[in-house]
Amino acid sequence: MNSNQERAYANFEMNVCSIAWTVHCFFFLLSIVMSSTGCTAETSHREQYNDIDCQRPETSTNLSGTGNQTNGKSEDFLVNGICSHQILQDGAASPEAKAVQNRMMRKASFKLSWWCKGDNGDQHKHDIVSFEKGNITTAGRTSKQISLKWESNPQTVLILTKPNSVSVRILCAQMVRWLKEHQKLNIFVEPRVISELLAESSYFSFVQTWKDGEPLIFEYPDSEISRLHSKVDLVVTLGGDGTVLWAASMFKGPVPPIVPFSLGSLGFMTPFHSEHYRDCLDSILRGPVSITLRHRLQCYVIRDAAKNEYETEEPILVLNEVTIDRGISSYLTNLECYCDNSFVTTVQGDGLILSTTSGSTAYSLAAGGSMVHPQVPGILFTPICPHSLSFRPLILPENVTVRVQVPFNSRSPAWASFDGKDRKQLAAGDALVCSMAPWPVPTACSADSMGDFLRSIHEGLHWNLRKTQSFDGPRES
Ligand SMILES: NC(=O)c1ccc[n+]([C@@H]2O[C@H](COP(=O)([O-])OP(=O)(O)OC[C@H]3O[C@@H](n4cnc5c(N)ncnc54)[C@H](O)[C@@H]3O)[C@@H](O)[C@H]2O)c1
Ligand SMILES: Nc1ncnc2c1ncn2[C@@H]1O[C@H](COP(=O)(O)OP(=O)(O)OP(=O)(O)O)[C@@H](O)[C@H]1O
Repeated sequence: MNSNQERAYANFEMNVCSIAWTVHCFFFLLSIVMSSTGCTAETSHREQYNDIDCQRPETSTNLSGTGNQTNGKSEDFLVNGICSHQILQDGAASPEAKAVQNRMMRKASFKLSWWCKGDNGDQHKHDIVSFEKGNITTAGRTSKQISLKWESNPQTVLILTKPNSVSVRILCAQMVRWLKEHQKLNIFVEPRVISELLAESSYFSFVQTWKDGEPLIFEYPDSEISRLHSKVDLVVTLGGDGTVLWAASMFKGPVPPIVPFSLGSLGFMTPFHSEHYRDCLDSILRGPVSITLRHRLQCYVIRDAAKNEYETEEPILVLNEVTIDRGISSYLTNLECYCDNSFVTTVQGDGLILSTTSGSTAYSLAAGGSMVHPQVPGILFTPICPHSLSFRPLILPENVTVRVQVPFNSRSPAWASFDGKDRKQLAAGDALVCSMAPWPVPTACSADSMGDFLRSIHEGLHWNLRKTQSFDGPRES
């Protein structure tokens, strides 16, 4: 496990609220001092809040741009501390919904541990290499089943649904009702969904959402939605793999545990059956929950015009893959690839897929890459239709940084797309830099991580399905 991932795991265990309270007290005193000197403490107060709350990677921290988001909220903030800060707008402005929002909502804390028969489950084991007497041995390995144990009760659930599906809409309404009445949970949905629910019945006015038309998280990292993770204990997805990708893309930093229900055609990342949603959710809310920690890649587009490598656009996180291809051009793509500054190869063909192991069963598989268990850390380097007989796919270790450069003499631009979306043009001289992200996506398992993976390749792909050879016939004597 690399140090970034360790940090991510550690953040899961952090009790944000207690730190918030300390910071709150500090800034309360500071605000008194500053107000006496004519300064406004609000800005610095808010900056500190963002630092703690978002736990952003350094590259995405641009706190001065939050500007007028503080308007009218600082008072609320001072009274209730960080966890009660009203980071989301009230979509259904009913008194009950307001009361829920204003209530002190603490995020449920939980603990993640490696599970192994006979082990002390609380221990965090890492690969331990021993060199005793010159014999090199590996004493412990990280890729064990991870178990999540709630330390306090989850209070807030975000339900994300595939659009334009009647069955999903019906299930969503049933699930919201059940979670409210039987589990007493606060519920968030997307602005589109709240309109659907309210069109059905005013009963759903307790459901919360955020401002409609909120800009995409990729473009505005400091927008309200980018702090959703500090509010939500659990995310439920109703749809297919695309809905899980959608859910992951909403969280640019830490991701709450995701419970994916299958209502799509394929379900590699959606192990839960919607017919049993009550039992599934009941057991998950009680815990412990087996988790697959899915690695993500962080991608930076570096423009030729940039004066240095750090002058880039915001990182884009992908759960499946980033694809660099020829787009609508009919020319061969020409991409120079480097791994930690060592030249790897030039891709001449339709393009290149840099995939996570979760994405290994998606586009990378279709392009001839191996299927890899999602918890194996690494980056799949899979060419798309290479015009060379010897270009086999690679799997690179987790610690590398891959740079894909469009040569200055390229005949045409290349196009990057992220989990099959958000295409960006890469002109000659532009590059895409990609490495493992510090924020994995924890998805709940139906059985366990291995069982779910095998089930998905058997049921989803009919992997290695062949009639068993009959008993009769010639035998070895
Ligand atoms: N030739 C191909 O196989 C091809 C081409 C383009 C995109 N894709 C994949 O589609 C993904 C986007 O998915 P979407 O649902 O938003 O778009 P979509 O609606 O176009 O569906 C793509 C299909 O890929 C499946 N899929 C997605 N993630 C998967 C995973 N991790 N393992 C196995 N199957 C998976 C989905 O279930 C769906 O059936 C991209 O990330 C890319 O991997 C595949
Ligand atoms: N909440 C959402 N808002 C907007 N778009 C979404 C949302 N959820 C899913 N999508 C998009 O809708 C498309 C289809 O979603 P999804 O993959 O879940 O359904 P499916 O095609 O029925 O299932 P499968 O992927 O298993 O074939 C995807 O492109 C996905 O990105």
